Amino acid sequence: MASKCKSKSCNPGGPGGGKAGVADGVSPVVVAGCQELVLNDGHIKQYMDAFLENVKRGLGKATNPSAIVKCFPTFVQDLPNGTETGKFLALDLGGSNFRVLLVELAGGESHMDSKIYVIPPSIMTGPGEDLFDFIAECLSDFAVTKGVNDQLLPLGFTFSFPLQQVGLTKGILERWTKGFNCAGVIGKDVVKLLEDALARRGDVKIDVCAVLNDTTGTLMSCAWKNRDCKIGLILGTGTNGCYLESQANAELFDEPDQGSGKVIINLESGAFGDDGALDFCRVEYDEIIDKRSINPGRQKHEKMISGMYLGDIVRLAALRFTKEGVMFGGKSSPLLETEDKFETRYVSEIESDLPGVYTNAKRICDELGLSHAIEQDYQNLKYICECVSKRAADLCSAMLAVLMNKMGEKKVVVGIDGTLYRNHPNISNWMKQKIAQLVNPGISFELMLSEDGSGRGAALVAAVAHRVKMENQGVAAAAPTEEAPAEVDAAEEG
Ligand SMILES: Nc1ncnc2c1ncn2[C@@H]1O[C@H](COP(=O)(O)OP(=O)(O)OP(=O)(O)O)[C@@H](O)[C@H]1O
Repeated sequence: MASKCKSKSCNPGGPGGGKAGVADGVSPVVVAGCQELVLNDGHIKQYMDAFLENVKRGLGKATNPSAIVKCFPTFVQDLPNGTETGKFLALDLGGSNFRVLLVELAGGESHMDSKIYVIPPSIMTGPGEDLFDFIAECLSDFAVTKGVNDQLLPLGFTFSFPLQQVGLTKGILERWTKGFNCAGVIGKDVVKLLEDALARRGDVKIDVCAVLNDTTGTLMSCAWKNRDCKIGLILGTGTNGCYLESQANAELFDEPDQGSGKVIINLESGAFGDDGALDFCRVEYDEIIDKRSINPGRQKHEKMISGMYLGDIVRLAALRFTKEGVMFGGKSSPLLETEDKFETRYVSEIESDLPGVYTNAKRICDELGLSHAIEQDYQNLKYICECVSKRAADLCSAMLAVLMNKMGEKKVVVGIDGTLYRNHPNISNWMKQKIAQLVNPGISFELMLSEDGSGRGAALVAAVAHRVKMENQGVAAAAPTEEAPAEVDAAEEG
């Protein structure tokens, strides 16, 4: 685990990048105690070397079986070209909610209707058959509500868990993450499980054209808007990345070159560090969170970065300083002592308080039973939040810089999706600054917030597959396009 930083490049100013004033007013003991969360230049270099090495191991045929960052080829070789047309269904499973979408593409425009279904915790950790029956039931409900249950629509299935893809419509679950643990799914083809569940019902006609991860969906969705998009990143419940790699470097991908010479690689970067590669910058809080998780020893990178964990890292740090008598007058509360009660949205809210104003911090302390907090506590708490989220931003930046340097493209747009990235007040700016320091000269980049990576992206993968299939058959590429019903739960234009 991380030792106290002694190098010259250590950043005593904390998350502000050493600028004077950032830690002003914060208790010196808290600043010193948070130092282990601050990544210095040496840490970043060590991370970048290790991550590049991991990606190369994942891509290599001989090294992949023992690789930690699995670099699964997605079988997606063609980015959208804007001519995709028709009506498509998309499923999005990968977090606490399950979403069904009806996406209509026409002339570079998209229209989406969607409905969110909350997954009961009993389904998230119950038998796999129950999960797929639940998905089929939601899809049937949606198709009937939208009046498309009698049409054979192409469907893109976003399944955001580590999948070893064997084809565009065949993906074997490698392991569960993000709180899911359904029995009997690991090692099986999730498209087949979905088709079996649909067959058990027999009331909806679906043509599953593609299974993909939400990072791939995000990349595709953003590439549809901006052709320079070649990297996808998720910062939501979990974290993961994907990028467009030369087919020649993707040794696991044996398919014939379709002309693009490229394939999207789903990194499964959340697992980086599972072999100890990140121990040099992991701290006690990371260890506690990992040990008590439902997947100990797995997804160590994700556990330092994503929305499922950041709030609890802050809670553990605040609890430590309280026990040391430095915060909250040494008096904690039952909620501060309870895991996951400090939500990651609190981190965004506390960091959104303007300098010297602690409206959100006070409200959150009150909610957590810490109404005895004083202004010094709010200042300390905000500093802890900044250190934890800056560390996450730095790790993501270093990862993206490795990919950009490896790809060697002059201009790269990164499509990013996830509530953490979307709502956090600082992460986006911190990432822009840090990546600019880390990329090779001559590379320009842009971070692009995805409008709906997992929905439109899944439909686009299905649409591109449909277009390529039709082009190969010499048929105009159009899926069914009847009017969508007027009543919608959520409608977005893109
Ligand atoms: N205001 C906020 N600021 C930061 N994080 C937030 C905020 N609101 C919710 N979150 C976090 O965002 C996460 C959910 O993000 P999102 O809905 O993008 O993920 P998901 O689709 O469920 O899963 P994933 O995108 O990882 O596959 C939760 O972990 C939650 O703690």
